[in-house]
Amino acid sequence: MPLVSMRQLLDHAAEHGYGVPAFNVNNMEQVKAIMEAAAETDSPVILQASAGARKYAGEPFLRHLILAAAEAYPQIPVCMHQDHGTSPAVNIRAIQSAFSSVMMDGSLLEDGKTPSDWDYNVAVTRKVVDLAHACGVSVEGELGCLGSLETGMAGEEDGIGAEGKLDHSKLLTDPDEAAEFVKLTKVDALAIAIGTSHGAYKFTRPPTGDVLAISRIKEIHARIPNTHLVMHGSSSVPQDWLKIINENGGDLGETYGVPVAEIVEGIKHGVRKVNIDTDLRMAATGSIRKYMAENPKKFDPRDYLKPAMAGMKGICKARYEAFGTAGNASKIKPISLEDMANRYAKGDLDPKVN
Ligand SMILES: O=C(COP(=O)(O)O)[C@@H](O)[C@H](O)[C@H](O)COP(=O)(O)O
Repeated sequence: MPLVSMRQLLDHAAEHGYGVPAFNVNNMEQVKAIMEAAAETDSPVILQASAGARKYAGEPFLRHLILAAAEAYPQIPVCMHQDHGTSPAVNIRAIQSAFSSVMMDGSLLEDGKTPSDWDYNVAVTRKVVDLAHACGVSVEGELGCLGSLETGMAGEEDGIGAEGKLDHSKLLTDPDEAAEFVKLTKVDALAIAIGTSHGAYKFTRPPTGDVLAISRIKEIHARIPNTHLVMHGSSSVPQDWLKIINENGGDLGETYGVPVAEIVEGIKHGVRKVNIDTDLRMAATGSIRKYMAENPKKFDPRDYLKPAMAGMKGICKARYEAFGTAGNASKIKPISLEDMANRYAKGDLDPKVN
């Protein structure tokens, strides 16, 4: 099957009331684990590559790994998505190298750290939308900065994210601004800030509504009903994997993620794409630490990467099932990017704004 656009996958998800996890990929083991889980659950797939992944693996390896996934699992629709493109140039290069979906993260300046202003975000996002839609490629934008409502600290990570303390107006996406932003940019999907952040240290206690604003999703969805909402920083930080890591020489301390039940609540109110990276990192690390501790004489990487793949696959299957993604791959007939470009040109995919 050819690569499909994110817009096609998320329109199908919206029509049938489910969400699609978007897993970050950097290497063959992650790609295989995700694809095996998708094949076993009949789930459509979004594989996304971050700036960090580009630095680690390089664009040709990422592209060929994702193309290999599409070739090896021809029954599964696969979207190849650029995660957090920090400039139009990054996204244009991604389109040139066959990505079927891109993210223009204009909430930050090109350094990926400094919060931008409204005019900058609208201008760069609109520029990418015009170019991408002409190629049938979908675009995710971002409004608001990821960060903790508990501490006010921005979601600084090694890859991408603002730094320092931000006020609540930056850490929570405003529904009126979301409507205006979508009207001006025509993005297909919008990443919103509701108190989540990248990485393993999201919450110091199981989150409640004051630090994880799921209610905000409902307000935003009411204003932009056919723009797909995206939850970044949506790993659940599984407590069983945390325990395995800490029991086998790790030291992650006490920390909590976004409960799967809260994501499912978000899916009921317009969340269609759910970004997950940390959970797979934790499953891989826990599996490898445990294997190494129990098998001190082993040295073939295939021996410890096999349990790592099994651990990651377990997380992927659980998310495909919980988000309702399972059972939908076989119902999706791919629409070519050329056809998508024609639909954009005719205005068939324009956003509705209330
Ligand atoms: O939201 C994301 C992951 O959330 P998570 O940490 O799994 O809760 C992704 O969009 C991040 O962009 C990704 O994890 C960043 O990865 P690197 O830049 O470190 O590769």
